[in-house]
Amino acid sequence: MTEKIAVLGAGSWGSMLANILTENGHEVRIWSYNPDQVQELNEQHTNEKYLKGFRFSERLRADTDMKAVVQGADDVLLIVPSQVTRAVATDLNQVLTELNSKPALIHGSKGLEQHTFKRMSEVIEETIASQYRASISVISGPSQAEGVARKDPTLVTVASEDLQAARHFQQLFMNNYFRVYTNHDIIGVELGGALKNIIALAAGTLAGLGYGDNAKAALMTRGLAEISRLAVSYGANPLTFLGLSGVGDVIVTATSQDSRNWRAGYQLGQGKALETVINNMGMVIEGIATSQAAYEMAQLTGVEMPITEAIHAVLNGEETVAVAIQKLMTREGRAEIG
Ligand SMILES: NC(=O)C1=CN([C@@H]2O[C@H](COP(=O)(O)OP(=O)(O)OC[C@H]3O[C@@H](n4cnc5c(N)ncnc54)[C@H](O)[C@@H]3O)[C@@H](O)[C@H]2O)C=CC1
Ligand SMILES: O=C(CO)COP(=O)(O)O
Repeated sequence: MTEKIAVLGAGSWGSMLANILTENGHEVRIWSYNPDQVQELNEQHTNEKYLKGFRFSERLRADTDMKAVVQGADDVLLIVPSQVTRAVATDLNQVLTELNSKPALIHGSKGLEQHTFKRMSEVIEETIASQYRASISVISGPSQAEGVARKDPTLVTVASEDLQAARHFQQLFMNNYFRVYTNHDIIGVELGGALKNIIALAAGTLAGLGYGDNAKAALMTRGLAEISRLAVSYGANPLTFLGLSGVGDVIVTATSQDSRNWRAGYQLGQGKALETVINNMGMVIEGIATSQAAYEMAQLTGVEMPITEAIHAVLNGEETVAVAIQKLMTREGRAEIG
């Protein structure tokens, strides 16, 4: 069945997901606050700053007017950087109030709100009045936008407390290059997607320093151990971390040169200053804010997160990368499991 879908956010992932939904036969409108980007998408069918060289479906229409985009939509996908999700959801709440409409909601952002440590579904739930929303779903998993643009076979998961909602979105997104699973564990899926960005930053840093495959494997394995430990303390199912939004997303972002987090880490490893790295990227590096949130969550809960602490110290200029690695390597010996 053809649905009307509003996508809020036209960065690399928002525009890529909007294109998938359009190719799947849905009527998709995408919102961006940037008029130049809207014009480029509508006239050239490109989004060069965010997805170099990719040509979008001519059926995908963009607009700067959120109300026009959301009007008549059966579904709304929010997909902006995590630290602005609350602001965009606040505008959406206003629009839904004016339209008196209750579309199905899903988001695809991978981060935690700073200071509150809230997951994005919690931020959206808090922001949209209850009469304008039912359950909130999340789409997550190992899915670099650039890989989807090349039609690499890509597998993701949609999580929701409401499995019917998850199945609804599974059907909307599925096609022969984009396969979608469902998962009931929204806490684990959202925390997996957010916290793996810390491991991706660290993996890029090791590569930038010239370290090799042993270091990469060590970091990915022990990184997964600590992010799942924190997530389980917040109610996640540990098995989720063996799945697409756990080990799957750690593999892609900690090894892919398409990953913004990996690329940021790589430049840090090569000795560039954090500010320079952020300015050069021009796209969101979620791991920076999320490592701060995870560091504070670990302090609060007493969960041991040595890699997160190390990344936090490096990003805050408290330690050099070399000192942080030495500290990690010379920690007291301990049992691997338990
Ligand atoms: N790029 C990718 O391959 C993937 C990204 N994600 C996640 O998707 C989320 C969005 O990421 P990207 O699309 O990559 O980001 P991006 O950096 O490519 O684009 C972000 C978009 O948000 C817009 N934006 C920024 N501040 C805004 C504000 N205050 N109000 C409204 N719009 C604003 C920008 O104009 C831009 O269009 C992130 O949480 C990311 O972790 C998830 C999977 C894959
Ligand atoms: O989450 C992603 C792929 O699954 C995208 O990661 P980056 O934001 O590091 O590019």
